[in-house]
Amino acid sequence: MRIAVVGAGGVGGYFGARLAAGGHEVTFVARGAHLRAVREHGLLVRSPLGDLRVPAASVVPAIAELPPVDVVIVAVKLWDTEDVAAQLRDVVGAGTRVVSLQNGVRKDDVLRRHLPAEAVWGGVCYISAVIEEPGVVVHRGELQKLVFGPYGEDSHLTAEFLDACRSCGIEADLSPDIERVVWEKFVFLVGLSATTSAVRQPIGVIRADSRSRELLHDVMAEALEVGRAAGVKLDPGFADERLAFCDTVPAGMSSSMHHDLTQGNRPELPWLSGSVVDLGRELGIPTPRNRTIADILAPYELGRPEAGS
Ligand SMILES: NC(=O)C1=CN([C@@H]2O[C@H](COP(=O)(O)OP(=O)(O)OC[C@H]3O[C@@H](n4cnc5c(N)ncnc54)[C@H](OP(=O)(O)O)[C@@H]3O)[C@@H](O)[C@H]2O)C=CC1
Ligand SMILES: CC(C)(CO)C(=O)C(=O)O
Repeated sequence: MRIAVVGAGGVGGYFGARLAAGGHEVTFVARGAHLRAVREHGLLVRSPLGDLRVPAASVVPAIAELPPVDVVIVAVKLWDTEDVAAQLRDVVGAGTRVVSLQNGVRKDDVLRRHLPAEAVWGGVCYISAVIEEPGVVVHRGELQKLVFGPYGEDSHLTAEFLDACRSCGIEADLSPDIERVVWEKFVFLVGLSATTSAVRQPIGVIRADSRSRELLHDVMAEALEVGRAAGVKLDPGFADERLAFCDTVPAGMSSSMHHDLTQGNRPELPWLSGSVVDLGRELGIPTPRNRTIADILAPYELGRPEAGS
């Protein structure tokens, strides 16, 4: 298949490199120091499932320079989505499909503001991967799964993309109810990211303490109620189920938002607990736990704050 990856970071770099290693024509869009390093040495992905190398020629500096493709994977941080969506308008042809593997529940609304609704598939991914240095992505652990699906009518491309992913060793699923899948990930991620970021500890510490454990549950329960109020068919017991799931994951598991905070990077807070608060306000659902998390972390919203500024 012909695939474009916009954002060659942890997520885009990993999944794109795996698809390229499987023989697909993958073109990455990158920028800044990462672009310069990839143009010089190619992209290196270090993974416990086998390292991957992408040739320098596979990267372009702008969306406008992409060749015609079947599928575009959007893997930039959430604050860049609007800009990327607007630029994609000239690149997305009649048959092209766009799938965002970003976190959050409002990303596809942003894409649909600029692109035809039928061009946008829903998607989520489960992985821990970061840019370790320009030109180098590190995949931590062996988890590397993606789930995607059309919001409306299906096309032959969904089966082709599923097959492309699976044949490259990516654990992939095609969902007939992608909105629910996106929300289910959101409920879990909001709990994981809010608590690991506020406590600055991985899940093992959070779940072992009765009060931070209750916080984890309540943060997820608020996100769940907001989703249900928005009309998503989420199981009423889903927060309890996810809390039980949290007991089964490795104690050292954390979130990309916790990682970003500890690195002094900008976190996706406004699109995680922040979105729960905003949507809760719109839908009349109280979200005090998420509001407190969003307020506590507010000084970090643009990255590590300067002391005394
Ligand atoms: N990392 C992870 O383990 C996981 C992340 N996610 C989600 O995936 C999404 C992507 O996260 P992640 O991979 O960590 O992000 P990264 O910051 O690692 O990668 C994003 C890359 O995209 C680049 N970029 C942004 N805008 C453009 C543009 N217009 N043109 C070219 N390049 C661009 C960024 O450059 P610059 O640095 O200059 O901004 C950066 O190199 C997020 O929504 C995140 O929540 C989901 C699951 C796990
Ligand atoms: C759920 C998890 C940890 C893994 O994909 C994630 O999406 C994130 O940290 O952003």
